Amino acid sequence: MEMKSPPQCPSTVTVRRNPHRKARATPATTATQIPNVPPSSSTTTRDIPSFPIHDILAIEIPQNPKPPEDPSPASPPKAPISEDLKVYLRIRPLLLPKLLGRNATVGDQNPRARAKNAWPQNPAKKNAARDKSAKTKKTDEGCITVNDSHSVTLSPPLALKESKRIKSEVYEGFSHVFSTDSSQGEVYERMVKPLVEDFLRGKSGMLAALGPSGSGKTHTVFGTPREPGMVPLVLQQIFKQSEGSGSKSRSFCISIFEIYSERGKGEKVYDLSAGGTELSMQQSTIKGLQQVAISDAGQAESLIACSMLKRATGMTNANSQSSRSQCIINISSVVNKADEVDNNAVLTIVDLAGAEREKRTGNQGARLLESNFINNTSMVFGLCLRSLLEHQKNPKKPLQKHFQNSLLTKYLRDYLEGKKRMALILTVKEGAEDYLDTSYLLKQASPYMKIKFNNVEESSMMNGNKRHFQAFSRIGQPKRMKLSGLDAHVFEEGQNIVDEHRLPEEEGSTINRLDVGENASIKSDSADLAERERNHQIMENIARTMWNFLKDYKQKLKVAESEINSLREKLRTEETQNLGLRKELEDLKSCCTCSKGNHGETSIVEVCTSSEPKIGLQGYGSSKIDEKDEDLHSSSLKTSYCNTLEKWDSSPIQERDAFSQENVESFSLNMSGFERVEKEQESNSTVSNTEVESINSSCLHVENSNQQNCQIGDIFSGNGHNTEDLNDSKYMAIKDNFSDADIPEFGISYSQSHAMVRSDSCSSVELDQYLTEDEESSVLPASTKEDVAFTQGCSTPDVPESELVLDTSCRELNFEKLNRKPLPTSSISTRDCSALDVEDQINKPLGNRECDFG
Ligand SMILES: Nc1ncnc2c1ncn2[C@@H]1O[C@H](COP(=O)(O)OP(=O)(O)OP(=O)(O)O)[C@@H](O)[C@H]1O
Repeated sequence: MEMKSPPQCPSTVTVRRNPHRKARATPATTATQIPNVPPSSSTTTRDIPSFPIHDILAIEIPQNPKPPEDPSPASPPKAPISEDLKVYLRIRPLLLPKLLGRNATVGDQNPRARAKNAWPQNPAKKNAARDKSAKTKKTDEGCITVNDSHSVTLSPPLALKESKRIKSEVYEGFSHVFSTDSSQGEVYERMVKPLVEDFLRGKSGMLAALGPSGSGKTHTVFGTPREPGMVPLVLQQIFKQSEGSGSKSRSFCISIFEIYSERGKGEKVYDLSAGGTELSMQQSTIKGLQQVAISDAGQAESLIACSMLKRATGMTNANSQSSRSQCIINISSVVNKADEVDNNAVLTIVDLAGAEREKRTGNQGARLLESNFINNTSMVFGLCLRSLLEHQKNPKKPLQKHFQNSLLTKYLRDYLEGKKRMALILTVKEGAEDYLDTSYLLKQASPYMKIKFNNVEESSMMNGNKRHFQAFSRIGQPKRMKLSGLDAHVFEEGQNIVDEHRLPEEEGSTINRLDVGENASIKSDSADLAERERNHQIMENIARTMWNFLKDYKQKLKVAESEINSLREKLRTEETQNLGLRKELEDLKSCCTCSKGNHGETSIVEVCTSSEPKIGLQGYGSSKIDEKDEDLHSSSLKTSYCNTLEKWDSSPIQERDAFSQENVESFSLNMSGFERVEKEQESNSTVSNTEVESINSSCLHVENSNQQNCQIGDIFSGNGHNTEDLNDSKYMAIKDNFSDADIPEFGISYSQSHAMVRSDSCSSVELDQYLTEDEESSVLPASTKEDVAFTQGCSTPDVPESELVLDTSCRELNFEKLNRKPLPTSSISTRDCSALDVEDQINKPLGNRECDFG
C-alpha cells in the first residue's frame, strides 16, 4: 500500500531525532605536527639526558597472534564495527469498540475478545476481526500519520491542540515504520530476519518490544496461529535453514521465563517451560533455567504455546489480556561437532509489559501494584539506554549502573551496555485517545536511535552469556558445561545448576555442550592470554627504557654531587685561608697605627735624625751634615725603608718573619754602612773608599747570610733566642712598661728599632775595629765608647733577657725625651735605645756621656 504524505500542516513542528552526522575531518596539524616536534634533548643541557621518548617510540610492539581461522563455512565477512541501534515503529490498527461488540472497549474487556488474543487461537475468528478493523481504519481519527518508512507525524487531538496548544511533531530516523496494515511477515522480514541470520552466523542479538499497554507487543512477538509472531517465524526459519544446509550438527535450545512482581512484593523469575518453577538470579545469570532442546519448529511452537499459557496476564481497561510480566525467550544455537567450535549464539526476544497510565488502565489494588512494577521496569530499561547514549556521546560520563535496579535489566546487561547488538520495536496505537502514551513513548525512545554498538562483531565462540566466558577466562578455569544424556547439567561460575526438566526421550536430543564449552573457553583464554602477553611486553619494554634512563640520570647525579662536595671542600679551605689571612692582615694593620707612607716617613725621619747625631757623636769628623745631603740621604733611606715596608705588607705570611729579619737587618746594615760612608766622606777621615766598600760589602754579606743574621739576632737578644722569641719577649716586656695606647705602635717601632739596633751594633763593631786599627780610642768620645761597650755588652750571649728589660727601663729618661716625637715604643724599650737616644746626646758635650752600665 502506498503511503501518502499528509499535507504540511502549518502548526506542525518537525523534530529531527536522528539527524545525519558527518564525521569531522581530523585536522592535519595534529597528525603532521607530532613527528616534526624537535627532540627535547636539543634544548636541554648536555649533562641532563633527555626523556627517552624516541626509545620508547622505537619499541617494537609485538604483533597480535593471528586469530584462529573460523572453521565455520558459514562465516560471513566481518560486519562493520560500529552499528546504530535499530529502532522500529509499528502502529497497531485501531479497533473500534462498535466493531468489537457492545461490551467491547479499546482494551477489549470482553472475555470472548480475550480469547481472541490467546495464542494459538482460532484463525478464522482472528481474520474476521482483522477484516473488520481494516474496514474501519480509515474512518477513525488517528493521532499518528506515517510520513514515510522512516518517519511519522504525531498530531494531538483537537481538544489537546486547542486547550494546551500542542503542536504536531514529526519523529524520524526509524529503521522502519510499520503502518497499521503491515503484516507480521513484513515485520519479520525487515526487522527480525537480519537478526536471525546473524544469529545463525554466530552472533547474539536481542529484540525487545516496547510500548504502552495494548499496543500490540505481544501480538508482534508471539502473534496468533494465523498471524504468527516473530518467535514462531524465527523458529521456522532457523529450522528451515538448518534443514536446507543439510547440517545435522547444529542444535537449538529454547528457554522461556518471565519476571513478575506479584502484588508488587518483589521481582521473581519463573521458568515458563513445562515443569518450570521459580528461579533465582545471580548477577546476570538465572540459575536453574531450563534449556529445552528443540528439533523442529512445530515442537518449538507447542512449547511456546504452553509457556504462554503459564504467563501472568490480567485484564485491564487498556487490554483484556494484558501482560503483567516481562517475558524473555532465548533461542540458543549449539554446534555438536567436537572438532568444530562455532556458533553458540543466543537470540533473545523480550516482550515487555506495557507501560500503563493509571487513568487509562483504571487499575486498582493488585493491578495497580503490578502496574507500578511494570512501569518501574520500563523506566529502568529506558534509563539504561539513556545512560548508554550519554556515555557514548561523552565518554567522560560514566555508564550508570541503572541495570541493577531491576532483574530484567540485570539479565540484559550486556545488551544495555552496548556490548551486544539489539533491536527495538516500538508499538503504538493510532487512536486519538492514545496520543499521550504514544507521544511519551516516542519522546523517550526516539533518541535511542543514536545508540551505537561498537562491539557487535562478536566472536563466534562467545556464548549468549558473554560474562560467563569472561568470568572463566579471568580465573583461568575451563568452562564446565555438561549435558549428558537427557540431563542438562550447567556449571555456571562454579555452581552446578541442574536442570530438573527432562525432555521426553523421543523428542529430546543429546546436546554435548561440554566440548563446545571447553573449546570455547580455551579459545577465549588463548586470545586473552595473547593480548595480555602483548600488553605485558609493551609495558616491560617501556619500563626497561625508563629504568635505563633513570639509571643514567642517577649516575650523573652522583658525579655531580661528588663534584659539588669537592667544590664545597675547596671553598671551605679557601674561606679558612682567607679568614686566616684577613686576621693576620688585620693584626698587622692594627699594629701599623699609621698609614704606610706616614710611618715610613716618620720612621725614616727618626732614623735619619737619630743616626745623624750619632755619627757626629761617634766623632768621625764634622758633626754637621750638609742639609742637602741630609735630605738626599733621608729620601734615599726613606725610599729604602718604604720599600722594605711594602715588601713586608705584600710578602706572604710565611715569608714575613724571614723577610723581616733579613730585610730589616739588611736595611739596618745598609743604613749603617751608608752612614759610615757618608761620615767618612764628610769627615775626610782616614777611612778610604775601599774600606767603605769593604764595610758595605761586609754589611751586605751579613745581610745575605742567614748565619750572620742569626748571630745578629743572638747578639741582639743576647741569650741565643731567635728574633721571633726576642720579639715576643721584648713585646711582653714592653707591654709591661707601656700603656696600652703605646702598644699598637710597637709593631712598626720594633722593626725600626731593630734596624736601629742592628745599625748601631754593626757600626759599633766596625767602629771598634776602626778604633783598634787607628788607635784613636783615646779621642773617641765617651758616648761612643759607651756605645761600643754597650754593643759589646749586647753581643754577650750571657746577658739575660731580664736585663734587657731592665736595661730598657733604665733608659726612662731618654723616653721622656723621645716622647717629644711619637717614637716607636720598641725603640725605647730596647736596651740599645741609649745608642738611639742621639737627640738627647746631641746637646751633651762629647765625652761627657755617662754610661749607665758603668
Ligand atoms: N497489528 C495488529 N493487528 C491486529 N491486531 C492487533 C495488532 N496488534 C495488536 N492487536 C490486537 O490488540 C490487542 C492487544 O494487543 P497486545 O495484547 O499484543 O498488546 P500488548 O502491547 O501486549 O499489551 P500489554 O502490554 O498489556 O500486554 C490484541 O487483541 C491483539 O490481537
